Amino acid sequence: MADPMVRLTGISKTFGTKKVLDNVDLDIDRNETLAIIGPSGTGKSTILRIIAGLLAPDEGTVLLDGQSRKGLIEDEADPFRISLVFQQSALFDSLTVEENVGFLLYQHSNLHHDHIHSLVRQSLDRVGLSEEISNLYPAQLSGGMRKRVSFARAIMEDPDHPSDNPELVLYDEPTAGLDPVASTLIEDLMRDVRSQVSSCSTYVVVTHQDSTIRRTADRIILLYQGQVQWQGRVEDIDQSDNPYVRQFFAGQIQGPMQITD
Ligand SMILES: Nc1ncnc2c1ncn2[C@@H]1O[C@H](COP(=O)(O)OP(=O)(O)OP(=O)(O)O)[C@@H](O)[C@H]1O
Repeated sequence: MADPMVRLTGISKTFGTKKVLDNVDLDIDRNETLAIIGPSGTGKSTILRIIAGLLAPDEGTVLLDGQSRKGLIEDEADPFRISLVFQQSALFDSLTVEENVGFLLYQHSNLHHDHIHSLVRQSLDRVGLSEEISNLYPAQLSGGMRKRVSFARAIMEDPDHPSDNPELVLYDEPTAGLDPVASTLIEDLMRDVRSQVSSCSTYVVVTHQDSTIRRTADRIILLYQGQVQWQGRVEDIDQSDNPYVRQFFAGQIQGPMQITD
């Protein structure tokens, strides 16, 4: 069998006196879509940052395509290519939509500006935004539009260097703070770009939103107190007797999870 794209083994991380991740094992296969769920403060974003190579675990190993990652992403000569879509859209306020979406190509490629411009237009089109917003600044857009612009940036590909394109996308609460219709749009996009952009076919999404969990993930892991308490498929959610799953999806205060953060 092929190696999983990502394999975390025995990952632990402590901040101060709080053990945020406690001996977590997790595999992500190529072309899989995984949701990481659980109450606030339970280590979901910490796992994403460890997968992204932005944070080192205290213990455990991170294997990417079977290769061990020794340090952080900045130390790697040929890093595994991961694209991040943050909860806050993380756009540069002083740059226009065009400059934000084309940022990496404008900075790091030798492509002619006209070519980058047409790639930006194609990317905006894929996320349902018209070229008319290219010259606007992030502050002039709604929250949902900003998220779509950050999507457009995440799915930009360099045609001259296909090997530089991302292999894994990490979405950190992509629908947080959006109304139900804007959330549906983003969820559809996550699915749609999978089929249109090969580099977006494997992703991990951290989310609290029921619709995002059910509409964007094949598989789910539920974290609590730094450990995986349940994993299963979306279609298993409503049949599960697992008390963590039942409490989470019913939004009950009573149950094994004490919400303290
Ligand atoms: N760099 C850091 N230094 C100190 N504590 C941290 C750091 N990063 C995270 N923590 C703490 O670790 C715990 C887990 O944080 P994390 O962001 O991973 O949780 P989460 O499950 O993603 O939460 P949420 O759903 O609220 O975003 C929290 O108590 C947080 O305060």
